[in-house]
Amino acid sequence: MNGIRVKICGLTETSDIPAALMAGAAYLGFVFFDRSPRNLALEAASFMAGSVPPGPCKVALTVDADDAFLDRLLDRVPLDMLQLHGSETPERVADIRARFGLPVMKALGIAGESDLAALEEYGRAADQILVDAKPNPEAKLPGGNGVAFDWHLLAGRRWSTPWMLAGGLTPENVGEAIRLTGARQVDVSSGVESAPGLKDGERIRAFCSAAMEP
Ligand SMILES: O=C(O)c1ccccc1N[C@@H]1O[C@H](COP(=O)(O)O)[C@@H](O)[C@H]1O
Repeated sequence: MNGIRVKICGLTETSDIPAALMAGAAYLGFVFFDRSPRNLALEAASFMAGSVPPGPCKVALTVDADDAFLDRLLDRVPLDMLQLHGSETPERVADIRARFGLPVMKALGIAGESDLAALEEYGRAADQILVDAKPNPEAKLPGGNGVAFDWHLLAGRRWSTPWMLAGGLTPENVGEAIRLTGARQVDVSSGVESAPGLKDGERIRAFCSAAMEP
């Protein structure tokens, strides 16, 4: 074991939870975004998150959610962290963190060198940064598209805020992604699916072992 922490995002079936936990995932991600094939209703999410034993971090992924939605979400679903995957400003990130009392992970899209400055800026407002690929302008979703960015952009860089690597990771490429970027945490959604929104237990297991026992 190398201490790498894995997040499996976009769980949609109750059976995904034991599959992710038995594979060793440290974070379980639940998506609340209408356009996503992984979107969960609050009732289903409440049941699924309620079935998670103490230990793993239960993360809610939202996209430019307003306070009323976050109030309803946190009233009904037992959660440990909010992942903000829209165009939230640093001020909005700080406001959500203060208002809702949960750690916040802000997702940032990277396509080139010039996108890296935002990591410093948002690192002052968020508890963690999720470093993801910038979506193509035609993409229907702001994330979860199975697209990677050039990992060399992160080589040799250090940030004081904890961060997690995401975007197009798979059981086949996660070892190389960790080697090139120095990531200590990785996040995957579509790379461990058999179809959009359907997690594959065998690919979850393969991903976790490729990340944690290279
Ligand atoms: O997974 C989704 O449906 C999703 C929807 C809206 C925003 C983000 C979404 N997923 C996140 O995107 C990254 C990368 O996903 P992938 O592994 O490339 O499929 C990951 O952080 C997911 O949490």
